[in-house]
Amino acid sequence: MKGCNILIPCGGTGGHLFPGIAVAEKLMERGHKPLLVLSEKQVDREAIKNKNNLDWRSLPVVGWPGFFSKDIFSFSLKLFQGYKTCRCLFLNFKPDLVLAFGGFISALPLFLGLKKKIPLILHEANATAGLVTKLFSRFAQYVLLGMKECEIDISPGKKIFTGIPLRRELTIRKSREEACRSIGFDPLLKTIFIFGGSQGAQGINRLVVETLPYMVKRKDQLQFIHLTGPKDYDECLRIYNDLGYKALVESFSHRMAVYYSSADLVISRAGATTLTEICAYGLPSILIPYPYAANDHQVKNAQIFQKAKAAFLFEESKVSPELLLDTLSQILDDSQLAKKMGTIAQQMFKADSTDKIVEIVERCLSQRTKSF
Ligand SMILES: CC(=O)N[C@H]1[C@@H](OP(=O)(O)OP(=O)(O)OC[C@H]2O[C@@H](n3ccc(=O)[nH]c3=O)[C@H](O)[C@@H]2O)O[C@H](CO)[C@@H](O)[C@@H]1O
Repeated sequence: MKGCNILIPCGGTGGHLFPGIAVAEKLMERGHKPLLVLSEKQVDREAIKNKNNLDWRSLPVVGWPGFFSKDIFSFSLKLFQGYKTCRCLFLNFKPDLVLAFGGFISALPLFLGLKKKIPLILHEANATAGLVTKLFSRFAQYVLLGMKECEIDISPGKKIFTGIPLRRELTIRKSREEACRSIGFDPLLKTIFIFGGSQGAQGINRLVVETLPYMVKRKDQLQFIHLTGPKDYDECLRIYNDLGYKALVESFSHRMAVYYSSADLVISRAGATTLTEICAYGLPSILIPYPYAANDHQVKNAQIFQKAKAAFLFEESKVSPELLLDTLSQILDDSQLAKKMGTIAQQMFKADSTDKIVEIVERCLSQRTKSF
């Protein structure tokens, strides 16, 4: 089964995009023609920037603003424009299958795929199914789960736990020492890696910079990698510099592999793809879920890690600089604890996720061919 056209809506946020890219690259290797569907957001441009091998189109749609929002008019207009763009895309590309990674960008391609009676496969990354997964799951051939704890009301034969694909760049490892040296860090110091998902997290940035003054006594033992997102970059950089910390501060980075390899501890949100990467690198973590995520799905993602004892979980509204300092000192000062947390995380990693998804896509395509 080769040479099939596979439409992959996966835009809107890094947590959908990077797994979509990983599967698209594998499908290309297998002789298929994947086409990614992205949103017009800056994060999509950033993520696809170095991927000249991949074909993509964007749709001018935005997320659902809620019935009483002032943005409902512009939402409807964009939905209409998006529908026209997506119809052209179907006419030109003629997909044999739609593999959707969720989020608002997936809705129109799935709707048109359903209308054209082509097979649909959904991938749900989170512990709680999102709106698009709930809406389209009963029409899909398969619903692939990033986390086996995800409860979704469809026939058991349709749902398959595949885990979340890790993008290729992150499968290329360096030793901790080599990674530290490559970014000018000292391998003998502890590295704290802080980021808030693909778009940064102001809540985490604020908490960390409020904690820094309490840590100055340990300044000579620590080094920081902090990916701030666009809004807080200048302020965060200034505070690290003013307090004299060794820190690498960036708004967004494509060097995640080297940063994970250098890290002794991660402080982050609890997006599903971030969690997969923490597992792949076997790292202990402190998770501070995004408090406004739909259906609180980040809290549910993080609870799986907390329950397994792979991570500490704090609600953003309840965590103080003192508590953060206390917890990170506990992890950094107790190498047994850090190692145990990292090992548990590593055991939760599903390394064959990309292959498994490609296998299911091909199975679905061959079933379709046979039924014609
Ligand atoms: C607010 C919200 O609803 N966020 C959702 C979104 O998060 P988000 O897009 O933040 O997704 P994740 O946290 O899961 O993944 C972030 C991705 O961005 C990458 N990265 C990050 C920073 C950087 O500078 N460079 C970089 O490459 C990370 O390596 C990772 O691959 O999608 C996830 C997957 O459905 C969900 O679980 C999250 O809840």
